[in-house]
Amino acid sequence: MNKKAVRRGIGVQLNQLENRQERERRIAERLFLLPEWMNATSIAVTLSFRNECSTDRIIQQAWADGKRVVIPKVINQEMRFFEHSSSSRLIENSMGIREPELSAFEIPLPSIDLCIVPGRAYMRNGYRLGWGGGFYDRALIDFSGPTLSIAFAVQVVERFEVESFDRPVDTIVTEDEVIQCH
Ligand SMILES: Nc1nc2c(c(=O)[nH]1)N(C=O)[C@@H](CNc1ccc(C(=O)N[C@@H](CCC(=O)O)C(=O)O)cc1)CN2
Ligand SMILES: Nc1ncnc2c1ncn2[C@@H]1O[C@H](COP(=O)(O)OP(=O)(O)OP(=O)(O)O)[C@@H](O)[C@H]1O
Repeated sequence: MNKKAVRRGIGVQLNQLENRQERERRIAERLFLLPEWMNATSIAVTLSFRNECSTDRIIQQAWADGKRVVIPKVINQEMRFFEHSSSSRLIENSMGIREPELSAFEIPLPSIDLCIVPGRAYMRNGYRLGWGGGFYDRALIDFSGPTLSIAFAVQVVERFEVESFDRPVDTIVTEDEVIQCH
């Protein structure tokens, strides 16, 4: 299936999801048991928007555990990461995603212990589809640490086209299972 059709289909399913909060709680609880999470003193994560799986609980737990949290900001078509604390001020960008202020402290992604990668659809081998910006495909080229995605089970699909620049994640955590991709 082509990428656009898969993104559209997943969008419909995410809007119809039942017991969303219960599913998000189960995803977070599975994540917190993983060594990649427990061993990380710093994590990169997005602030969820629209019908994405919420990352709020994950960020709260990271802070409670004393982990450093960094979040992305897209600047001139490039994604850069900035420290995110409970007192950080955020700005909504043109797409409605909350982003750090330019005055926030920048931290290069390669220095972070764990990258939590957003996505719309996944295959069990770790290949993913995002919103189509290619931002994570580019950012992950320089990142050698563990990569992990949180997703609802409906986002794990049988097949979509993979292109040469697509970068798979190592692990996918859903409400039903932890998928080790290779
Ligand atoms: N919460 C969150 N933050 C994130 C990402 C993400 O996937 N989720 N990103 C991950 O890279 C980056 C932002 N990337 C984005 C790229 C495009 C669109 C978007 O809204 N695109 C349009 C058109 C898409 C198309 O037609 O192909 C849309 O969906 O309406 C949103 C985010 C950085 N921050
Ligand atoms: N390493 C790269 N260098 C230059 N352009 C790239 C690279 N990787 C991806 N792109 C560009 O990004 C565009 C979007 O790619 P794709 O549809 O795979 O995005 P996505 O994986 O859905 O988005 P994201 O990674 O932001 O979640 C492609 O048209 C591609 O040309």
